[in-house]
Amino acid sequence: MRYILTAFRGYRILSHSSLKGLEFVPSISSQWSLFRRSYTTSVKGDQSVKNPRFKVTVVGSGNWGTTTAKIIAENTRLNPTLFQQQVNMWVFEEQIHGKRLTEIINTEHENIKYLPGVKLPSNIIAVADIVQAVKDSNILVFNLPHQFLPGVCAQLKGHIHPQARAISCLKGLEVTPDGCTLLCDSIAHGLNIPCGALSGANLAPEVAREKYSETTIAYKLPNDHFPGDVDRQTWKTLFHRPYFHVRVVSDVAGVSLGGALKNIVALAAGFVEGKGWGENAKAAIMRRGLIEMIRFGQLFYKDCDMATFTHESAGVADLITTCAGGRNVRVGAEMARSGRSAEAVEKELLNGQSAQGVLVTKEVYELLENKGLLNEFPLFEVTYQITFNGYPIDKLPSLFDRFD
Ligand SMILES: NC(=O)c1ccc[n+]([C@@H]2O[C@H](COP(=O)([O-])OP(=O)(O)OC[C@H]3O[C@@H](n4cnc5c(N)ncnc54)[C@H](O)[C@@H]3O)[C@@H](O)[C@H]2O)c1
Ligand SMILES: O=P(O)(O)OC[C@H](O)CO
Repeated sequence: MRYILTAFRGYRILSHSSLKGLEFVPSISSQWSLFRRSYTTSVKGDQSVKNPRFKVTVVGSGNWGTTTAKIIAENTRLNPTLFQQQVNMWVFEEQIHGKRLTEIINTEHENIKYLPGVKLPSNIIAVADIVQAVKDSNILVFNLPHQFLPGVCAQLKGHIHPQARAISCLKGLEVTPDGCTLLCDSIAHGLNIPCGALSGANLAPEVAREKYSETTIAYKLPNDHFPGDVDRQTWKTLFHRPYFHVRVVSDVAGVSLGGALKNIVALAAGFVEGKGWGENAKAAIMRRGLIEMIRFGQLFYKDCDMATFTHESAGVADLITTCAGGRNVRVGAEMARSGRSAEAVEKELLNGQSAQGVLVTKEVYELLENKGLLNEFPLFEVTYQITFNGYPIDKLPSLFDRFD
């Protein structure tokens, strides 16, 4: 009986106004088959619990990687008919006080280096061998600093479940002087699997402590999707928690760009914070930054929905939270206070974590310079010049004057 009720409850969720009309709303016939499957399960024994459809691996175990593994492991426990309970988490192995980090996570259920002070569900299994970690997993959640993504994809090539589907929680871009690629597209092309994007106003230490926040997932069903394939509702069931509210949209480019570009703005917001210029100055940086984020989307991704930047957590909400309390703003502020390099400050402040804004600032600058577009992106250019060429932060307002 429980499963019959679940089936009808599922129908109500899928008909909810914010999701209505999207491609994942199942047809009456698929509702019927869901009902029939649930009914059969209830009378024949719980086969779906023994053989749930999806096995999940989180590829990455940093501050956000571990937090998303916690969210997912809570949800796989709550949805045993859909997901295998065990969630593998690939860990880039290191020794902490003479012990392997994987061993610490698996025995103490805490990632003492990258998410200290947060107990993890015991169904998270830390795995150091990346091929072993993804074995038989048909849902892959990528979550690591973007400089490591190419190496990780190279190791995974040829070892992925043939029907795997992925989501990228990374905030960055793959940029060459000629153009840029969304990280979810790099994963999709590199591994030949569909990949969406998750991004939002999500400072990991807050989410990990179950403080309320929102996020945005963008996913498009692949053309060759099959019955029982991962769809938008699957992603929502995997990530939505009472403290972590998920909205699912289809604008993969907007969601990805919001997460990547806000990191440049956060670095600049850190500069004015470190100088003690106050909240008005920070608001000016954020205003300029938002305009440039939207402009970048318009120039490089014609299908990008500009409303994503204003309406979704992955847009302006992430910009606000990042500029208030993220690692990039802390790095920028300390650079301004101490006059030291981004690299030195990152090393001192972050204990192995990464401020992605430093790398993205450089990559985006090189792209814009090569395309002759720097005049349209004064904040991005000035942030680069301060970070990499020693331009004095005090000159920041007059540098903007050049463009106004
Ligand atoms: N931390 C947050 O609050 C937060 C929130 C939302 C999104 N993000 C984004 O999520 C992504 C992952 O960030 P994070 O906070 O989990 O990572 P992090 O900054 O904590 O990075 C550390 C991770 O990198 C790994 N690492 C170090 N060297 C490596 C190597 N050579 N190869 C592979 N891995 C290596 C470490 O083992 C560790 O797991 C980033 O794109 C970030 O922008 C972070
Ligand atoms: O700590 P940051 O600056 O990497 O930002 C973390 C998240 O992206 C905020 O949403």
